[in-house]
Amino acid sequence: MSFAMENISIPNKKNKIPLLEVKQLSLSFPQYKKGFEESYIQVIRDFELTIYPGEIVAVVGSSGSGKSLLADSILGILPENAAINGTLLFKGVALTKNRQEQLRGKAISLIPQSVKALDPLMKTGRQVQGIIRDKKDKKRIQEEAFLKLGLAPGTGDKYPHELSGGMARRVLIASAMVSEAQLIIADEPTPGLDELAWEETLSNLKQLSEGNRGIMFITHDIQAALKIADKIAVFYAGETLEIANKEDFSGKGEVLRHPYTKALWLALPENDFKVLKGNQPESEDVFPGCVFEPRCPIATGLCKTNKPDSTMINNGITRCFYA
Ligand SMILES: Nc1ncnc2c1ncn2[C@@H]1O[C@H](COP(=O)(O)OP(=O)(O)OP(=O)(O)O)[C@@H](O)[C@H]1O
Ligand code: NI
Repeated sequence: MSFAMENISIPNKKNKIPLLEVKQLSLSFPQYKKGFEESYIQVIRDFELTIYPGEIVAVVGSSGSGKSLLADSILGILPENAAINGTLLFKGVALTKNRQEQLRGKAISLIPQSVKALDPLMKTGRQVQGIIRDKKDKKRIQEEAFLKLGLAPGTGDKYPHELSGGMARRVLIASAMVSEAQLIIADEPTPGLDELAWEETLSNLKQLSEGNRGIMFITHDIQAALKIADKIAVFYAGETLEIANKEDFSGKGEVLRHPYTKALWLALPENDFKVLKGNQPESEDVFPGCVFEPRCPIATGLCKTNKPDSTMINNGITRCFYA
């Protein structure tokens, strides 16, 4: 374990207390092999992230990189057998199990990956009203939120199965909008949407960040991240390889700090469409060196044997010996 990250956070909002700070978060699961010998598979390693009020921070990573488990770690809804290490702070105060329980669904709210999270037996309007604290104005607040999100009047009188997938997703976003949440974690809110629905969902998320809310936007879609996020954390095999500012993604990616981030950027259709060969390692694979070394165009012997610490360069963070 290294402590290099301890005092590093991107100082762009100097005088504000961060909403969320994640420091050196590691997560593993016990795995039983033949002969009852216990071992662990590590799914998140030394993860760090800071979110300030009013900020949208995207966590971008491919399938299986550990994004949903990261969300579950913050919410305190990990499976029983998960072993978690590191520091989680909400508004500067430790997020203990008790505090997570108190804040979950209130100050910290999740927009779940699946619209199945809606109650199939309750009209959508009532579901959203159930979240509103104000006793008198529930109906008005719910209707205003639906209107703001482009849901036609009367949508609140429908059951989830009467709505399209896109509408159901907007109901989930409305739930976050009417809540007292200060931090919203949106887990893959744009999967399989057509262009129009994709644009709409992103602008809805942007609306959510108004009023000084912080948003953690979990996605595998770097284009979606670039459209609305202020900062982008690039997640790979359970590690943050880079935290970059939106502006760093330009040109041929000269300002980007990590070869993987550059590869993601250059793979976009508007750039070179250059696809990076190979796959992300499985969580069972143990690496003494950099997790990206097997696919890295600039790796050397050092990268095979040593793990690079996080370093801060140009107001961003990276984990590469050659940044
Ligand atoms: N309870 C568990 N026990 C052991 N391993 C697990 C457990 N839950 C998840 N994993 C493993 O942890 C890794 C990360 O899973 P996670 O669901 O967080 O990925 P993700 O980035 O959200 O993927 P996706 O984009 O597909 O939603 C995967 O390799 C998964 O197999
Ligand atoms: Ni996921």
